[in-house]
Amino acid sequence: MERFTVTKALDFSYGHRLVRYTGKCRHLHGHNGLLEVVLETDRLDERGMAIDFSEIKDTLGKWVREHLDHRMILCREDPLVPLLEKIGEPLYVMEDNPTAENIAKEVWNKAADQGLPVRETRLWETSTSLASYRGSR
Ligand SMILES: Nc1nc2c(c(=O)[nH]1)N=C([C@H](O)[C@H](O)COP(=O)(O)OP(=O)(O)OP(=O)(O)O)CN2
Ligand SMILES: [Zn+2]
Repeated sequence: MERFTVTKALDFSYGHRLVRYTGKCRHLHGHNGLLEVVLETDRLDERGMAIDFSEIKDTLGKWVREHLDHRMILCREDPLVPLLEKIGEPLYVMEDNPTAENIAKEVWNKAADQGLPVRETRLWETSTSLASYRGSR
């Protein structure tokens, strides 16, 4: 069977800190992250596309802009969550620690929820650190 993939890069800025972690990333800090979203199909549409790059930007990219970009991404167990909520800081609260792996997983699940044929999500947290996730649905 033929397989086609398209990969869309989506960039966003975020702050976070890791709980249950003893390194420097236990403190608040920020990243200019680069997401790579890999979609896979076994056929092209009448335009010769697996999926239009613009469609990915308009669906998943919109979700990333509205929910992750310029937000503090924190784990629900982080004691900062109620404090920052109280002063109205924009947060994205995750059930898991906001590592690059778990953020990649969060985006994969959102892409699948949106009906996109997602194969893999990758998050470059820095220019030297990459985590990826492949789920199954
Ligand atoms: N497997 C993971 N390890 C680490 C994560 C992560 O999400 N998954 N996150 C962090 C920190 O949040 C932060 O991203 C630091 O990453 P690091 O690559 O150590 O950043 P540096 O700028 O110090 O990288 P160098 O290029 O090596 O200077 C930590 N670990
Ligand atoms: Zn970090």
